[in-house]
Amino acid sequence: MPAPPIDTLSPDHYFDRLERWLELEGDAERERMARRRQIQAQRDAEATGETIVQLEIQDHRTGLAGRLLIDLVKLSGQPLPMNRLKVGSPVVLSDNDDVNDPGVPGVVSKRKHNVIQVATDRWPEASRLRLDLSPDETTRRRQLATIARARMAKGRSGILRDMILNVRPFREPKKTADVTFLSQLNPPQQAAVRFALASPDLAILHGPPGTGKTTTLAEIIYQAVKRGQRVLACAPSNTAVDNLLERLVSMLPGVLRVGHPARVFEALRGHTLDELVDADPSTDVIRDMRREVDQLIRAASKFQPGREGGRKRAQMYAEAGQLRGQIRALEKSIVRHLIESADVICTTTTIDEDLLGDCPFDLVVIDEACQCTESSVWQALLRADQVVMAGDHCQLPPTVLSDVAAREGMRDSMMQRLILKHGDTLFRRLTVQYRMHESIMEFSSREFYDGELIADVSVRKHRLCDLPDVIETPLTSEPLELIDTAGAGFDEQLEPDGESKLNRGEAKVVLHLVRELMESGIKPRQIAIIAPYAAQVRLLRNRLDVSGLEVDTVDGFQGREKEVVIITFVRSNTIGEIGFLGDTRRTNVALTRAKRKLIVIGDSATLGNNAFYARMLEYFESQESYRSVWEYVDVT
Ligand SMILES: Nc1ncnc2c1ncn2[C@@H]1O[C@H](COP(=O)(O)OP(=O)(O)OP(=O)(O)O)[C@@H](O)[C@H]1O
Repeated sequence: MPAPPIDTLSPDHYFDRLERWLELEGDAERERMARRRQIQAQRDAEATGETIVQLEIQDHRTGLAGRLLIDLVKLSGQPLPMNRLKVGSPVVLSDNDDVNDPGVPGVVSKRKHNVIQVATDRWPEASRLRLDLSPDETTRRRQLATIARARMAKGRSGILRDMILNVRPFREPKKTADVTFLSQLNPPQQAAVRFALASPDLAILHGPPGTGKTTTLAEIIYQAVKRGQRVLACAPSNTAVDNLLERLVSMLPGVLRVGHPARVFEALRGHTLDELVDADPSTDVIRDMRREVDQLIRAASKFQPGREGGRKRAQMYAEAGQLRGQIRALEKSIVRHLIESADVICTTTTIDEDLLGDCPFDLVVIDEACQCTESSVWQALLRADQVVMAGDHCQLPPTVLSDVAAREGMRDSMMQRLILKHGDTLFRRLTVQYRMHESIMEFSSREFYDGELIADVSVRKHRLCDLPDVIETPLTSEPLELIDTAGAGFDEQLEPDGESKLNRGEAKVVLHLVRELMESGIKPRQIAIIAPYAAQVRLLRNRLDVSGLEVDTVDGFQGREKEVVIITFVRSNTIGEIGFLGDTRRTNVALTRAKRKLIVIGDSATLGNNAFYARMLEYFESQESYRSVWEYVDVT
């Protein structure tokens, strides 16, 4: 029997469900890691994107709270392979040559072209190391502890919990005084800011692609601070937190970034907790104390074992231990002071409670809330008096590995659930977009946004050939193009030794188009190629060694934009099977990344069996942008 929808459950059963999902997800993550650790060959291990082998330590230093920050590079001196180890990803650092080495746990704290930095509490034993994405036990532990607290919450947290879980109604928005906006906002953005400020409990901001969701959220936070409120601004990924932080620092002084920034911007650096602790005058004392600890440990190691030596050594270690304790206490008080004096704290939704303590906030803002599972937002919610969530439930949902948990609803975010339940009593939609030519926008607008999107005049008619140094050709002057491969024999294939799919025929068309675009004056960095399947991404990356040109899966492009986007849909088979292209939210993300030109390559005979794709094909035809691959004589 299917599990009842989460929205129908009592609070107790709701939290039981979240706990069950966390367990299922933990099992799925552990299983995947175990399978990956068994892959021995370097090429295959690294092809997963979740492992980097043959690493050595290049450098190390001590960071906040005594964490070790270890810089790792390839033994070969080569750049790191393409990988999905992002800043904030939990990892295990282990012996490269021993699959049974449990290794030491850590978190990616920085990454560059050829160096990846890991923050850890322990020194790894081996000298040749491998790095594996690991099950996120810390986050899961924190979420489970939060669920226990949420069940028992009293006062304001208890009231908000009951509203979110349908036990009590949300209150109506209050009347607000007139707002003097800092940013130049369009009318729907202004309405969204007013609505958020007036909603006493929870407000949702629905931001379709390119509609200025981040701009609007930053204004809400600015207005809240101006009214004397303290704000916690969070998002599920470090990159999304940094995007918001980047806006905020140009608007407000008291903004503090806690955690590991994914982007190292000069303007942002002075706002990170690590840097501010480092700059605090009392940190000089800490540095002296650290030196003393090092000296004590070095001196202790010189004593020979034996009665007298052993006693002296133990004494010195004890002294070093005491000093370490003092260092931690001093650091803690500096951190506390910095956190208490900030107006806005920016962090991921996985909140480090050791750093943040139990401090509550007048306003909690959760950006990209549609990429958060239900269980991942409670840490932030329990600190809130008032909540604003922002996101787009018509784009990618959170990543969930467990199929069982996904089937039961773990991939549906709280924001989506609340929108479906409460409709526009709880949300406002932004409708003016600043990215796409109106023909690129229109199909997505009709399918996902009730036809409400409007292209701002600054982008409505913009074309590739309006860019400097780009010549006018049919390819650069029309915004849309669909290349139908039906009947060309471009069959999909399973990647050798893999589970992912590729399509060599479509790849050939992509290469042809890239060449033609570059010959017209488009720069590689202005082009993105999106494939839903990792195998097609790998195939294209191998064939297209052009610096600056990006080839990635849909997930790698959420939140981003390019002047021209080529999508290769890959699926082409006789039974009309489209697999996970059936999740049209993924396709919506792909279709809405292009500013001036969108080119879609697909097999209408396969895609057209699905009603959504049949409408997409029809739309391209109605725009006179439909071409058969037979027109490209040289690629068939
Ligand atoms: N009212 C406005 N007037 C002019 N430009 C605007 C306005 N609002 C947003 N923009 C511009 O639109 C672009 C997208 O804005 P922003 O990054 O805030 O959007 P977003 O909705 O967060 O994007 P995404 O789709 O990636 O989530 C930016 O270049 C921003 O400067």
